[in-house]
Amino acid sequence: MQTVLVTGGAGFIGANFILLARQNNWFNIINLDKLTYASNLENLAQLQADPNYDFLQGDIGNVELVSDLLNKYQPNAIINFAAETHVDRSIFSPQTFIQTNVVGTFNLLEATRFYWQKLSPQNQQQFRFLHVSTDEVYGSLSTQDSAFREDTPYAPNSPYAASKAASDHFVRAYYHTYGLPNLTTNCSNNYGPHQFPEKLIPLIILNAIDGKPLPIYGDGQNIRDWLYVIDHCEAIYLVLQKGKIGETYNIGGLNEQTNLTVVEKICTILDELAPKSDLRHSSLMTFVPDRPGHDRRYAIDCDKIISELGWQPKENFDSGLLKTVQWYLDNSNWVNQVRSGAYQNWLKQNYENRQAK
Ligand SMILES: Cc1cn([C@H]2C[C@H](O)[C@@H](COP(=O)(O)OP(=O)(O)O[C@H]3O[C@H](C)C(=O)[C@H](O)[C@H]3O)O2)c(=O)[nH]c1=O
Repeated sequence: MQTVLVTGGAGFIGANFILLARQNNWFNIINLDKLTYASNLENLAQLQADPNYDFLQGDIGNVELVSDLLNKYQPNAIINFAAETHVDRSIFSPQTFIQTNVVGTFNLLEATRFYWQKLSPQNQQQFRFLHVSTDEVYGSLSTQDSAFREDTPYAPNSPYAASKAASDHFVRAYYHTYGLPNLTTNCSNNYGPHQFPEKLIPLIILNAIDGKPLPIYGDGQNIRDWLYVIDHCEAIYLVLQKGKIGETYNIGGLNEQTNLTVVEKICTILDELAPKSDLRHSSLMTFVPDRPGHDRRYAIDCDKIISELGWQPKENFDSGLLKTVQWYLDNSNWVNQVRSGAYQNWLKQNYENRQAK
């Protein structure tokens, strides 16, 4: 079985990918994660006894650490999920985004290049570096514009989007300059279990459960294309297996919704699953000042991945949202841990155990 180094595997998309990969026995996995505020090893607690999974705490920006790890585990592929991802945070504190997304990806590419150049010609040919990126690199659309294609020019608007765009360019340059066998995926907005409650969907679900205001930026008419995280993970697997080296694949949910509609749908689900005697959840909706430079609409043209690789998003938005709301209702321990210092203690105990193993 092949070995894959997954970076950022304790975060939302990375953890869902690792769980799916181990469930299906796709490959052995080494998970390298810095364990920032948004990662959570609890996401992967069920893999603690799995002999084909290992976790290491560390930064993709640490070339020495990554080089040692690559030499030790000799992976056949790397999937780079590690990133700072929250647009609002990037507006207030862009430095971390430059450090992790730009410098971190660059250092990871350097360590990978040194490792790859020493492989046998056959292993060099089979090796893959898959970089997970975002549709935000393409900028913002109006309602009349056609969806982003792989050849849409980059026009990032937020510091987050600019940092991901820079990382995509480095990945591209490493293929063209050194021949490193790279693939890049640009996805739309993900949703599903284990998402850190700073992003729209989990934030709205948890605020609504707690009876807190549901903040809607601006007029609530911004449009996002919502992709169920498991559909995204299946697409990544397919791109890794069958994607053409040096190319980019857009991955979207084919499911455009205004933010207002998303929030209303969550409220309707919660009125059914967790009714409040004194109010309907929609009465908590609160319009707040807009995000600076707020992109109006993202939409993805998925023709390339559909026609070349035969992928399709399977999850219907209403059923995916229902499953997601149910997951947050069923996992109050996870929610409390994420919100409190208890998670930090859990992390310390479990990480010490992992080191001793
Ligand atoms: C947190 C929050 C958000 N919003 C609005 C702002 C956006 O129009 C939409 C979704 O916001 P969110 O921050 O969840 O996601 P985006 O800014 O679209 O970016 C996300 O999708 C791309 C693909 C990534 O690559 C990002 O990593 C990911 O964070 O809801 C609100 O109206 N209220 C809120 O409280």
